[in-house]
Amino acid sequence: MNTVLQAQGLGKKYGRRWALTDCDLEVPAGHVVGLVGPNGAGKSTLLNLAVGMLSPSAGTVEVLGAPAGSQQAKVGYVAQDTPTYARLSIADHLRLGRRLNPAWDESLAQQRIQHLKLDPKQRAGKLSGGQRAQLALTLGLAKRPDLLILDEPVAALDPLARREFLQDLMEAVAEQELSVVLSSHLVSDVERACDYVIVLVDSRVQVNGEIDTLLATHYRLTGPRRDPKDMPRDQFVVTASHTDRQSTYLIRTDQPIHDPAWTVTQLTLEDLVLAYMGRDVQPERPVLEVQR
Ligand SMILES: Nc1ncnc2c1ncn2[C@@H]1O[C@H](COP(=O)(O)OP(=O)(O)OP(=O)(O)O)[C@@H](O)[C@H]1O
Repeated sequence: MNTVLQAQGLGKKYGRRWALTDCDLEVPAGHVVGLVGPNGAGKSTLLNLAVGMLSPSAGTVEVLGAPAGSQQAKVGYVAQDTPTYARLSIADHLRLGRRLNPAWDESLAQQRIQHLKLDPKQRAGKLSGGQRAQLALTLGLAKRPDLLILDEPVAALDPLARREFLQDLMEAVAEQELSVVLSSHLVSDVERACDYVIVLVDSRVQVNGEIDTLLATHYRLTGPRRDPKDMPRDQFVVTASHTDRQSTYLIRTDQPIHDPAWTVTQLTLEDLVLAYMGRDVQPERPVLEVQR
């Protein structure tokens, strides 16, 4: 299995409004993918399409090489509001998980519940938001899926629990053949746990690819004021800002930068994500992908 998520011309419309448009993606297996973007960008819509909870209004989406929604046993999904059954206890949830999932890993589930110091007899309705999120995440991991899709999994967790959870995820990816796609507002979480990123803004994928590759091909150029039309053709301008005398460009290029007029600096992931998030969306421009 080489591709966990493949979308072609994927779009979703609610009524007359497009929540996702022209989405082309090919996410290779074996990555922890961070899906980032502002509120309302279309992240949950994309994840719901990937698990088959929504059907596309345009285009196609395949997961693990088959139409989305057709391989329930191999795909784990934890929705944004980490749904659990309020009246059922934690032990009941694990029992359900065992019954419903052919590859259920009972010892992993038990270990996590113990480690989290949760009482198996406690009803889910009496758990805190963060504890409920941990329960939902435990169910997702113990299902032993090939692909785990998490919609803002750590939003309700305290910083320590968040760090531990992301650590657990990375270990699970290293130990089993697990791929993960998670949405998050926090670039620091993506930086810590993910090696692949998708930036979604205004219903469009702005950039996606392996983080190392993206960081190696994006630069900040600062120097004497220069008109954008005088920039070399092999430098894709992500953002530009100017004062009377100075220009600052954030560019993407595969070529070395030899121009001595520029001071060239590397970007952090946060710089990169914020640049794409803050950039005017120009639908006529090509969507960028990392060519491998
Ligand atoms: N069921 C729905 N009916 C109508 N519009 C919807 C529905 N669900 C989402 N939308 C709209 O689609 C757009 C994308 O929403 P989506 O929930 O996918 O964004 P998101 O990136 O996950 O946002 P957030 O970070 O706030 O969770 C938004 O404008 C939202 O208002």
